Amino acid sequence: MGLVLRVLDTSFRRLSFPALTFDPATGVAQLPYTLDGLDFTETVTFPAIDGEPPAAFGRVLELLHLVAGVSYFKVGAPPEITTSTPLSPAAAALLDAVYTKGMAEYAYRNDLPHVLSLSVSAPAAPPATPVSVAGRRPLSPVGGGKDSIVTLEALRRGGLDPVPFAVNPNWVIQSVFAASGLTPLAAHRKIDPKLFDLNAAGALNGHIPVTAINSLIAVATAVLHGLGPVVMSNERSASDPNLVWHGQEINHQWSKGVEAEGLLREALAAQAGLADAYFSLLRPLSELHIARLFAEHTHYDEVVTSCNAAFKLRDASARWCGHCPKCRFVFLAMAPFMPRARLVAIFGADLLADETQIPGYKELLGLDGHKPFECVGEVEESVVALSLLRDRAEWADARVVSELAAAVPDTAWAAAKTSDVFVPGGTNYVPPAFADLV
Ligand SMILES: CC(=O)N[C@H]1[C@@H](OP(=O)(O)OP(=O)(O)OC[C@H]2O[C@@H](n3ccc(=O)[nH]c3=O)[C@H](O)[C@@H]2O)O[C@H](CO)[C@@H](O)[C@@H]1O[C@H](C)C(=O)N[C@@H](C)C(=O)N[C@@H](CCC(=O)O)C(=O)O
Ligand SMILES: Nc1ncnc2c1ncn2[C@@H]1O[C@H](COP(=O)(O)OP(=O)(O)OP(=O)(O)O)[C@@H](O)[C@H]1O
Repeated sequence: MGLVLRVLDTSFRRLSFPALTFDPATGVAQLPYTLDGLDFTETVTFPAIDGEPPAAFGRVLELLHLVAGVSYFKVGAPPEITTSTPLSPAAAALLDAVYTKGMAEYAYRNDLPHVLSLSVSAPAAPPATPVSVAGRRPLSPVGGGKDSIVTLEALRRGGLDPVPFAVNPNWVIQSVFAASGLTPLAAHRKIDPKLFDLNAAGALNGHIPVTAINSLIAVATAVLHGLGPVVMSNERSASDPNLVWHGQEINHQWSKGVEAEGLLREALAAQAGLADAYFSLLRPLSELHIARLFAEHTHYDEVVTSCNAAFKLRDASARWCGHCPKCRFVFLAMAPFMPRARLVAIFGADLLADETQIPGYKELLGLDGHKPFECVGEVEESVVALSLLRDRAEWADARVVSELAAAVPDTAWAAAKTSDVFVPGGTNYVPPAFADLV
């Protein structure tokens, strides 16, 4: 209780990073943090190897240590973040962005505008000479949802022999691994339990850029195991903000976006000498386009789960919770591309027959509020999906479809007609050898 009272009563000044340790025999990395006098340690266990890790592994681990500090930073939002790890300019740029743009939703929800202009202070290091990892087997992170299944299957179809990977795979991810028939790798991440006690007692809390953390754990694992690029499944719309606050974009999915991808690639090249070691195969595609590609793969129907509630550390839902923005969006996005009975079997419920879902769908269609703080596609994608459904006989009795169709204005239907949601586009870092896979 003493610790909790201290946290709630204190204005914190500084987050710092005592030296990390790594034991190659066990694969265990200990990542320590100090928030003024308050100490935390996060533990990441990598799939072990025989022998010593390559030098680049240590460099990636240093980046992971600094990035994963966001979970402890958010207890106090100190104005100073200081490390003695020398950073190349590209790594420093990544860190600044992670603690500002990656923490922007947290800043907005807790009304902490100073977070938007923080900077990480570190000694300077010269950039390393990058070496390509091209030609090695790709490591493909699996999140349990439709997107990473599409990537895994595209890599397999292209003859690239992917290795599926996850951090803390829960039973959903393990079932996807099993359905793929491929042999996976996994890493385990343990947040310092003190953090949960502080959260329970009312310490400052909020969203963190978790994809940046999972990505660095994936890259470190790939380096450790002599594998090739980490191939992510982050879509085009992940880059679009939810709202603007104090003149800055607030994006729930910032570390899934293309800016974070570019910064991470640059940091890996300059800090660890890893060129083209990380990219998202699905970056040029909309969520709707990915849903259409997913519909081709029926053998994941009993396991695929995109609902975030299934991934909570405590009290996770079994599969789709059926009442969050992500469930609503994915149901609508898949509906045009598969028979209704198949969709209802995947979700265990018919969301478009349930009138209580109408207010939530109105948000997704831009008829109410702002884009929800969730991993959902753009308003235009929802309107296009609805436009594909509204005249289908199979959905004629679905009250949600007819009510929403009546509420959407003519201007939105007109825009949907000329929409480019099925045309790949936007900035992406997909290397030429992978460009034709999706
Ligand atoms: C599963 C989920 O959506 N969790 C978000 C939720 O947290 P909640 O308390 O309901 O459950 P837990 O995830 O179990 O977290 C318990 C506490 O631990 C903190 N924490 C967790 C992971 C971590 O790396 N560091 C942490 O400090 C967490 O803050 C809780 O206090 O609400 C939280 C507050 O908004 C979110 O931060 C939780 O989000 C997780 C970190 C998470 O994994 N979320 C992904 C499903 C997610 O949101 N992905 C985004 C991409 C975001 C990105 O930029 O990478 C997406 O797919 O759109
Ligand atoms: N536990 C995890 N370990 C490693 N990578 C993960 C994990 N969870 C998600 N990812 C990766 O992070 C990225 C974003 O995750 P996201 O949840 O959007 O993808 P998904 O589960 O494949 O699909 P969906 O959007 O349908 O949920 C993807 O590349 C995914 O593979």
